[in-house]
Amino acid sequence: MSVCNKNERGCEESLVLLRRSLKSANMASEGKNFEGNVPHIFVTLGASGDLAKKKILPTLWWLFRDSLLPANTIFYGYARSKLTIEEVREKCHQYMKVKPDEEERYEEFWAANKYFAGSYDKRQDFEMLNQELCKAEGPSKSANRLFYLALPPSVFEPVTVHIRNTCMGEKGWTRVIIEKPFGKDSESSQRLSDHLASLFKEEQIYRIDHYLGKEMVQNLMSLRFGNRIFSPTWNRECVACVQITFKEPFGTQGRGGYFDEFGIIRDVMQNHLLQILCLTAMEKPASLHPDDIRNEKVKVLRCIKELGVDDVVLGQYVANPNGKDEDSRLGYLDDKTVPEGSSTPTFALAVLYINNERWDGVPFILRCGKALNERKAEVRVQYRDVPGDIFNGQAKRNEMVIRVQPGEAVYIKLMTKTPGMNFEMEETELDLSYNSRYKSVKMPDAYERLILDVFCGSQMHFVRSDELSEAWRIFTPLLKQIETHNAPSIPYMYGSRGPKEADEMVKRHGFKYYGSYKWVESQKNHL
Ligand SMILES: NC(=O)C1=CN([C@@H]2O[C@H](COP(=O)(O)OP(=O)(O)OC[C@H]3O[C@@H](n4cnc5c(N)ncnc54)[C@H](OP(=O)(O)O)[C@@H]3O)[C@@H](O)[C@H]2O)C=CC1
Ligand SMILES: O=C1O[C@H](COP(=O)(O)O)[C@@H](O)[C@H](O)[C@H]1O
Repeated sequence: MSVCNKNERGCEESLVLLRRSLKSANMASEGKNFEGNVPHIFVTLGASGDLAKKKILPTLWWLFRDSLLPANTIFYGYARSKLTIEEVREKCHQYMKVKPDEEERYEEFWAANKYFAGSYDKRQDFEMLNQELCKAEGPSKSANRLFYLALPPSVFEPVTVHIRNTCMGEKGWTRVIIEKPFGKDSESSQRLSDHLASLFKEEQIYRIDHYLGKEMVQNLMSLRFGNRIFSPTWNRECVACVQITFKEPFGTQGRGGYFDEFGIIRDVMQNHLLQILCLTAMEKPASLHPDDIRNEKVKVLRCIKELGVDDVVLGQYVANPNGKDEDSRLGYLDDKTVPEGSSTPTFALAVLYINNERWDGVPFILRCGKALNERKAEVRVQYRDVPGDIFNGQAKRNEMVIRVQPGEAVYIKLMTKTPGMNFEMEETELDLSYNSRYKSVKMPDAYERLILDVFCGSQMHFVRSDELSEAWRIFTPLLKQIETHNAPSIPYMYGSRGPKEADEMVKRHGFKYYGSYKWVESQKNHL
């Protein structure tokens, strides 16, 4: 995110543009009004927890600071711990990124915050919360209510029942935001979906996949459907393979207990990477209406067969004895919160095929891992070899890379004549790097966009229940095989690119890596 000094004119302008575009995008897509003058109450359930302090409260502050929320919004925190609002403030302060000239606004934000302690399983506590909310909204009873479940899945069920029975807005609407994990497999996910469907309408449920709030993930539709040049080649005739990658350069960092229950497939692949696959592969929707988009995503998923162990390479990181820091000198199994001898994968590569007219035979390779050599998330579309070669095999394949992070960029790797007197060829790129092209634009965080979308009533970037059920259909048999047979994970060194078997698998499925492409050093300085 670019640093924004509010006194800089360029930055102020970009904020105004951001405000306008976020609001108009939401209005245009569903024809709903941004209800700027209606009172809103945002309740964070689990306000004492990690997600709330690191993500949700900071996001609410940034939206409030930038005047992106309805003017009359009140924030409630709810959790079991008996805290004062000052204590909540203290806990999250280090994540709020308050600049010196924002102090006054920051005080206004906290003046609009309240905290209420209560259990997750007692109706009576929610009734008392409701009394508080009613008091805050006054006699008009017209406030819209948003409930964010920043909670462990074990309490989703009682909490949603109590919200439904005691805390629904009287005249205004009520929306519920939930975070993954949305179950652990088809069965548990279906149970949760049925439970939620028995309480709320689908348009009241906002399932967050924060990757759908990232700039370049949202850009996939604009790039594909707002340009003439890509669509004629976006198919099996021209594309050799598509790789969607997520890499993190750190391990579980003491979160191993949580991670071990899920593993990298549930943590990243079944949700973030599969959502990106859908946006990369889907047909053009009839309109920008969220249901038209989600209908197309579901169609893609329905064309993908269930995965089995032969379609994947699994890995688990081990200590790097020469690692620079303490974290890298610890393997996954050295994390004290990880059960002894666990074979849970921290790296996975899966090859999926979409059995439809556009993509038949084209491998979609999903790769994700922790404790790898770099932080990176990208979509890499590799084109086929040029037919009828007249350059004696010099031409390397084109690639279109949509880099989600770090440093948003779209670049196309292509061949050009080496400038000068000779007639050689070389690899180069057409490069749209955001940090040089859009210098003064303030890029909102994924959560900022998504939470604002909930205020606006736009479900375009949220996961619908049928998408979720298709996603679990694809991965559940694989997860069951891994768990029943305790499928081994190949050890890979902390800080490496993952197991070499993954590269071999990618090669077998037709991806060509040349190792000859050079990114010009001076351009790197823009990163
Ligand atoms: N606008 C910008 O900022 C631009 C930046 N660049 C930078 O230039 C650098 C090189 O570009 P890039 O597109 O990665 O091109 P490369 O040709 O270097 O890499 C292409 C792909 O091959 C993978 N790869 C690397 N080593 C191997 C291997 N031994 N076997 C199989 N696959 C391998 C890479 O990453 P992986 O390790 O994930 O498998 C990547 O998926 C990158 O750092 C990129 O960010 C380039 C163009 C524009
Ligand atoms: O959902 C998750 O995502 C994060 C990575 O998110 P990013 O926005 O920082 O790329 C990952 O670390 C975490 O394990 C996973 O649960």
